[in-house]
Amino acid sequence: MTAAAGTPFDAVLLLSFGGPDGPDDVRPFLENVTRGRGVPPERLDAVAEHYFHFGGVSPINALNLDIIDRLQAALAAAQIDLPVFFGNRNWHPMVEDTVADLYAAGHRHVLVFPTSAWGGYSGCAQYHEDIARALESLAAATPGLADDPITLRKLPHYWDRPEMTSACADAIADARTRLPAELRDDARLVFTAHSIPVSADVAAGPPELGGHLYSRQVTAASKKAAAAAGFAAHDVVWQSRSGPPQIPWLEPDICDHLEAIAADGAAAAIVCPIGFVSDHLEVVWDLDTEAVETAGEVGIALARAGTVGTDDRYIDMIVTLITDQLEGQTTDAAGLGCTDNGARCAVGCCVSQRPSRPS
Ligand SMILES: CC1=C(CCC(=O)O)c2cc3nc(cc4[nH]c(cc5[nH]c(cc1n2)c(C)c5CCC(=O)O)c(CCC(=O)O)c4C)C(CCC(=O)O)=C3C
Ligand SMILES: [Fe+2]
Repeated sequence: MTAAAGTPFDAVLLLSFGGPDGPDDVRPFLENVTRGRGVPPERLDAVAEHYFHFGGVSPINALNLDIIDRLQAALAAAQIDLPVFFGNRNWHPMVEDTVADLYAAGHRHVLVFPTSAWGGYSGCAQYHEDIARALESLAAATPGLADDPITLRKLPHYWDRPEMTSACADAIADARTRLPAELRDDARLVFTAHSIPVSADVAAGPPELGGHLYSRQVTAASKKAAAAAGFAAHDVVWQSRSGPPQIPWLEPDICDHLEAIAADGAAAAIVCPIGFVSDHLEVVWDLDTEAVETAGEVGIALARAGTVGTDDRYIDMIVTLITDQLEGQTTDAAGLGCTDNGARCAVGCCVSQRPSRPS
């Protein structure tokens, strides 16, 4: 259901992935992430080790709290009086608890800002599922909910916003200055995003284009950022795959790609983690540790570009998404990924076609 134009939104919820805050959290966190997803136990053991390498603490929660602080300040500066709450899919504060808090505090029209810029199941639909689950939990605890309902509206995909492109281009330019001067001109520009199963990539997106919404968005965002940074050529690769080896995921993998370009004569690469908004574990381990190691082995100088979440343009973009809604933008006009209360997106977004029976 679409709320009426001019809905008086009264709070913002930053909805994220979550990550462990200490060693005892690592296992239960990973169990939350992978429940029912067929991730092999060996992979879980390996990923647990990555977290233990950092004392069992993911950087993601602190980074999200920093985004919230800066967003709260930017809203105040724009004279927008909305409190910003924090909730996660996989670790505390869990979205179910935060939505209960929002409701108890009297909020009834909440804008949900997801820390994923993308479409597809992992980037969009799963955030809708989080919202729906939190509402189910609230309904179970709140007998009168139907008479005094709450609306949670997820904001749209934002990978293509100009603030994202310019922040990313500047991060690439900054990374380039960290390469040895004689290697800067010929450095390869390599964009990377989280790999997903090919079947998941096919399952979400415009049916006439055969799905592939997520990989098309990553490819298009990379093209924009490369052009803005003044690069004539670039590559798009994937990282952090986790399924069993016999199931195809998006390829090539970043480390295989570094080997391939080294064999091709490349001496330097700028690696831009365009798929993520902050330097969380997939960035500080899979890139700053593993990819850096591979680059060393194959003799390539590597500079990793920063993520956009620390750039104030990211905060400005969130304020714009919020302002558009305060001015009465409808879910349809907002763009792909924007629905109320966990409703599924339009055909061409998180699904490539409707099932033949209504669900
Ligand atoms: C598209 C995408 C994004 C970007 C969009 C978004 O940002 O939402 C993303 C972000 C993230 N992924 C993260 C961590 C993990 N992802 C896993 C597993 C998976 N990710 C997948 C996809 C994505 N993931 C998929 C298809 C799986 C397979 C299992 C499943 O279908 O669910 C696993 C399980 C172990 C493993 O197999 O690696 C972990 C620990 C963290 C937090 C890092 C921290 O703690 O700092 C973040 C931000
Ligand atoms: Fe979607």
